[in-house]
Amino acid sequence: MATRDDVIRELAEVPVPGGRNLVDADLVRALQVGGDEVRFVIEAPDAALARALEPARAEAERRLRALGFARVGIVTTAQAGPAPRVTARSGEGAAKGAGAPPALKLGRHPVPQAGPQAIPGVRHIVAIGSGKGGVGKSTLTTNLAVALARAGRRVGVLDADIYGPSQPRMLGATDRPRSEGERIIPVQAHGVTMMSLGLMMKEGEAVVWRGPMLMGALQQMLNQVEWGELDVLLVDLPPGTGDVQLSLCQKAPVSGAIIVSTPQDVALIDARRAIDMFDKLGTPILGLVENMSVYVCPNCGHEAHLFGHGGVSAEAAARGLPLLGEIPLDLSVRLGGDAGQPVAASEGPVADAYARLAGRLIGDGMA
Ligand SMILES: Nc1ncnc2c1ncn2[C@@H]1O[C@H](COP(=O)(O)OP(=O)(O)OP(=O)(O)O)[C@@H](O)[C@H]1O
Repeated sequence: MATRDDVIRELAEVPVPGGRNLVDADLVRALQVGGDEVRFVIEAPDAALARALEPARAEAERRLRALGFARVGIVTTAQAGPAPRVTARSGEGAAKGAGAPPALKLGRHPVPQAGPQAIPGVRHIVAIGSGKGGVGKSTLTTNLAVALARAGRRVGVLDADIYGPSQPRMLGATDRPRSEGERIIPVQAHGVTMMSLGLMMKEGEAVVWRGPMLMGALQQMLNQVEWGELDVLLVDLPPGTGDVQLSLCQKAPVSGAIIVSTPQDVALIDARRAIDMFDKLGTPILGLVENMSVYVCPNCGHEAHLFGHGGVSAEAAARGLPLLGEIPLDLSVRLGGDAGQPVAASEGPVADAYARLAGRLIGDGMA
């Protein structure tokens, strides 16, 4: 069976625009070779180059199959826009009694590891993804976690949304994580164990994330945090199909992914991309959730579908995937998120919708 070196030699034969090859141009990331399977990421600096690299991706796939690999997974990613700057925001992690945050060595390259590494004590890892930003993925993660905790499950949230870590605010977590030697002790809020990259940065510190740094930081969040015994760890992913998604699925045994979308066509187009990415990475899709599904006027009870209706359930049906839940558009969701009092911790129809979703996951044996 071909080795990692054989793969690299083969990829060095694949030309890319500009006259170099995939290896010399340093476009190959997260290469994994095992048995009859090879996977890696072609990381393009922007979307235009990502498109221009399609012939190279196809050629690489052809060559690797010819080498004898039955399963070849190659995903091309592009940084969306300029390299994102991540700045710890005031209020998040700038909390009471805050000392220096535990030393997360940002920029540290990932420690090579053979493949997905289980987190001791964590039964399931469920990724919460979306194609498009702003569809309510973080809000869903928070409220689902709280609903699961209310149902008696031991639940953790890993906020890996590096472009806008919002779990500390949404969960109203004001404590900072502590460090004990090499271990990082996460924070607790509403019965949920939570750790966020946002909590690891000093206030005002600007960090330009690059692919290998991200992978290193994520690996530390997964393996260095004292998660304890958890039925499920929900991972709040950044929007899109980038490095974090890929790293997570390659570094951790992800049980499955939940895709959040609004019924709007434009959100659905991006949701399809997210579904395709998880498919390519071999991560099972547990199902879709329609967020901002229906707006019920609090005065007259009239139901309005501001973002359309039924789009997500139609998409789920077309893909043969379950529709796991529908969460209404409700002011209480936003107010609860802004105040750090998740609506799922209260009573009412919206909390019931999150509870149903939690029940569904528990019923499916995922939490
Ligand atoms: N069901 C809902 N009803 C009302 N407001 C909602 C609902 N879901 C989310 N929101 C609000 O929409 C905004 C975006 O939500 P959120 O930050 O969770 O999205 P996101 O997909 O995680 O965004 P990003 O990917 O950019 O971080 C927030 O202000 C949130 O309070």
